Amino acid sequence: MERLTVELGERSYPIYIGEGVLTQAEQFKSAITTNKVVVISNDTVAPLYLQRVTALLQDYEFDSIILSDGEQFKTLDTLNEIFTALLRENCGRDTTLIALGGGVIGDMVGFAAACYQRGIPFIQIPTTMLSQVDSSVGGKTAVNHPLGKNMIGAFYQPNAVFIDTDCLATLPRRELAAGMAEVIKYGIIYDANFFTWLEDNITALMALDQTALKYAIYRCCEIKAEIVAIDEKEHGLRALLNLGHTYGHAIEAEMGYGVWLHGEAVAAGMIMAAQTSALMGLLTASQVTRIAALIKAAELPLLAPAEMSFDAFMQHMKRDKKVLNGQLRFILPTSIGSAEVLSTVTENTLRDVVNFHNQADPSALFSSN
Ligand SMILES: NC(=O)c1ccc[n+]([C@@H]2O[C@H](COP(=O)([O-])OP(=O)(O)OC[C@H]3O[C@@H](n4cnc5c(N)ncnc54)[C@H](O)[C@@H]3O)[C@@H](O)[C@H]2O)c1
Ligand SMILES: O=C(O)C(=O)C[C@@H](O)[C@H](O)[C@H](O)COP(=O)(O)O
Ligand SMILES: [Zn+2]
Repeated sequence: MERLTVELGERSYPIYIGEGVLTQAEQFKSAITTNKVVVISNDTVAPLYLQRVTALLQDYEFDSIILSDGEQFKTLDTLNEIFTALLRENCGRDTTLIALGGGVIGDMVGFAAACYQRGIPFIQIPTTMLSQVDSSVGGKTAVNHPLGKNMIGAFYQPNAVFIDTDCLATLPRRELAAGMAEVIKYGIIYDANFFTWLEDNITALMALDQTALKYAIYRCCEIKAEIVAIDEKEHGLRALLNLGHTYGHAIEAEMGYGVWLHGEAVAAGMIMAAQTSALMGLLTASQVTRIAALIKAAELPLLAPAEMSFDAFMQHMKRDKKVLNGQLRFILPTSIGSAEVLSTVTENTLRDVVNFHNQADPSALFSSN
């Protein structure tokens, strides 16, 4: 088992990564500071893993809350369901919440922990590829609003993150692919060598090769921990983790939450960001092709929904959380391995990018070489 730390002073916390992490009772004991624990999961993950977690928590007063599965339930209504259940069980501040599931559960449980009685401890047990490489680390918690993704939330860090790579064995292939979008993101924004490693190992990753998976998860968590330690609340560097999300969140909200998976929307969004960069002379056509080829190899969409108009994109993107003084800000790759936050994208450039996707022909993405 590997261990990383998110260095945030007195709020620093460990990330444990490996096979069989969910059998390590000692590490759990050191992360739980209360007598009472409440595991919150959903009706897909609980039948698979709740018993395994319950077995670790024999020494605690224990309860569980099982929510409906799906991005469409990442709402204030579901959050209220959590609060009602906690109140019915007379849970006080001496309660630790444990998020058992993917990013939807993790984001909601984190936000519930941030709000309930003004803040109680919580632990992340991410069970999807996406949540193991991204959402369980860094303390962004939120629910969606019909008018925008993750619009109601808080920065609130967990006490610990337990990543058991064994859980990925039961993950549907579409969800594995969705997680790969965020993995590829780290290569594009931060680490050219990791991007090259991904080009060489994407087949092994998609075949659930444990050595490849453990390395990829470790490297992603390491990068995220480094970025979050420098810029916890996204005043600068952390915004790079939003590559592809300005376009991607627009797709998710426009299509209806859950229709496009978050990772799928981010994949198409990263292509759109790379094309935006290329149109502005920041990225070469062959670099766009490399990005598109890796996204394709990860079985992810290359194109945004063809029916999604420029106006539909703009309506959502003008509410993006990175908007500053009314100006849209995009994360734009400037090479493989680096990116910048730029507010200089013109409306014409955005129109050209959306038009490309409206034509539904990805072949031009591969015609540069
Ligand atoms: N907080 C952050 O920094 C951050 C980062 C990235 C994404 N997110 C958020 O995360 C969410 C997406 O997370 P996700 O991709 O994990 O989706 P998800 O939580 O919806 O999980 C995907 C599906 O897999 C199921 N599942 C989970 N673990 C499983 C397992 N081991 N075996 C079988 N099925 C399993 C889930 O029940 C669900 O049906 C989005 O809401 C996104 O906005 C947050
Ligand atoms: O941790 C971050 O910072 C990220 O931006 C990670 C993203 O992958 C994630 O989807 C995040 O929830 C998006 O944040 P938002 O602030 O754009 O809602
Ligand atoms: Zn994301």
